[in-house]
Amino acid sequence: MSQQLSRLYSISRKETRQIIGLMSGTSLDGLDIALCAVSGSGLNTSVRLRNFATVPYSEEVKTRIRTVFARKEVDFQYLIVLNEWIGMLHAEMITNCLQEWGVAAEEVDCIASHGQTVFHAPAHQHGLPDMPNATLQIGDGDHIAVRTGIITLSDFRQKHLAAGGEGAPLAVYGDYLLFSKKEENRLMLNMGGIANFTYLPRTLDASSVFVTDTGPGNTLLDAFSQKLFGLPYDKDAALARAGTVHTALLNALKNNPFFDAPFPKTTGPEVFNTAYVLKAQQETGTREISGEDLLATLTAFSAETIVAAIRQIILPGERYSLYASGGGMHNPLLMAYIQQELPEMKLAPSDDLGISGDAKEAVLFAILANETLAGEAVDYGSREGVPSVHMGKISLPR
Ligand SMILES: Nc1ncnc2c1ncn2[C@@H]1O[C@H](COP(=O)(O)OP(=O)(O)OP(=O)(O)O)[C@@H](O)[C@H]1O
Ligand SMILES: CC(=O)N[C@H]1[C@@H]2OC[C@@H](O2)[C@@H](O)[C@@H]1O[C@H](C)C(=O)O
Repeated sequence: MSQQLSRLYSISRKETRQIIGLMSGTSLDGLDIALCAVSGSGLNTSVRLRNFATVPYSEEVKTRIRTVFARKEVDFQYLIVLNEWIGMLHAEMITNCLQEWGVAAEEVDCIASHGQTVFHAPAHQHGLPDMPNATLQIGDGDHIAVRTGIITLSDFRQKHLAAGGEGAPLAVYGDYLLFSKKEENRLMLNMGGIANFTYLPRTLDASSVFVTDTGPGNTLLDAFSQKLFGLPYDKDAALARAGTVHTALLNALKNNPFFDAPFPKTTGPEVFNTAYVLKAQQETGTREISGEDLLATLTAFSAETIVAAIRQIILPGERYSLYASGGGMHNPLLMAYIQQELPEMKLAPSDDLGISGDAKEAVLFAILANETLAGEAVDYGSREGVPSVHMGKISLPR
């Protein structure tokens, strides 16, 4: 057996694996790096978050990514070059973090790299007849493996697509393994650029777990904070709090077939972007409203569509706990809105379950890699959007 394969084999047999989970989402705020000690697999998985950092993207990095991000037409050569460059950039960010944390690369068993989503195109969104669901994450895994010297698993979403899914959300797999609790129905709500939630039944029945996107989380708030106020985001909802919700505009924003489509479903800034909002403003004669009013309305838009999606799946007579993660959990107005509209369940941060809401998505990719390396296949039954597959392509350092 080659040395590298034998290393992979021995990693898969370890009791505890040291795995770096990476996530860089649609907010383009930076790269989340979570060094996790993962023990066991399947429902016996336990994880200890050893170190976590969000390495911010510089304005230059953001500008480069925005050149291709969620755009139907791009400079193809630039996209190809970015694929390599982001792999190199992420490798450098990991190496710097390890140095800062005093952790040697040899201590780390593998990296689980999500990559940078540049375009998400489920069939319901691209509308091309007889063409499959598609999504593209860039930042090549071989570059990360070679530059860090650490085995890297990457490009997790393609297997999900190959098995009939939309390539997202993948959170369900880690949520189920880490956060399921007997006799407690749990809803794990993540509010990143786009919001999604996982349903974890109190029966622990894998074939009943469920996940879906709900629509925008922070993506529109960030876009208009930037456009109107030159700010990366509406910190602590200071701007939205100073505004008033415009009901006609809110209703126009909610008037999109995505919200009527059955679960599970996914979306992205390819649909929910500034042009989408400007069109709704045009239709409702609200082009002249203040920036604060617009942000108040967009906050209500995110909150109401999240609540409406959750309301669709809850059953009368059942009790649910709701746990929040992602940057949106730091938005007090968004959180208060959701809690107010769902008074029957307590909204708490996922931190209460032992994993920081900021680190959760990166940790979940570490869990996906752990399952690929060591997991007995969990049978998720035939639930749409949750195929029973192991994900990630393996890049060896040499
Ligand atoms: N104090 C705060 N007040 C308001 N919003 C905040 C605050 N802190 C973070 N956010 C929001 O969280 C965003 C970052 O969220 P997060 O890191 O979860 O996004 P992401 O990982 O890119 O998302 P995705 O889940 O779509 O991949 C910021 O852009 C901002 O909108
Ligand atoms: C294509 C893509 O990158 N989708 C992200 C995005 O950010 C939130 C939401 O939209 C979710 O569907 C997904 O990420 C999380 C990590 C997921 O797959 O669960």
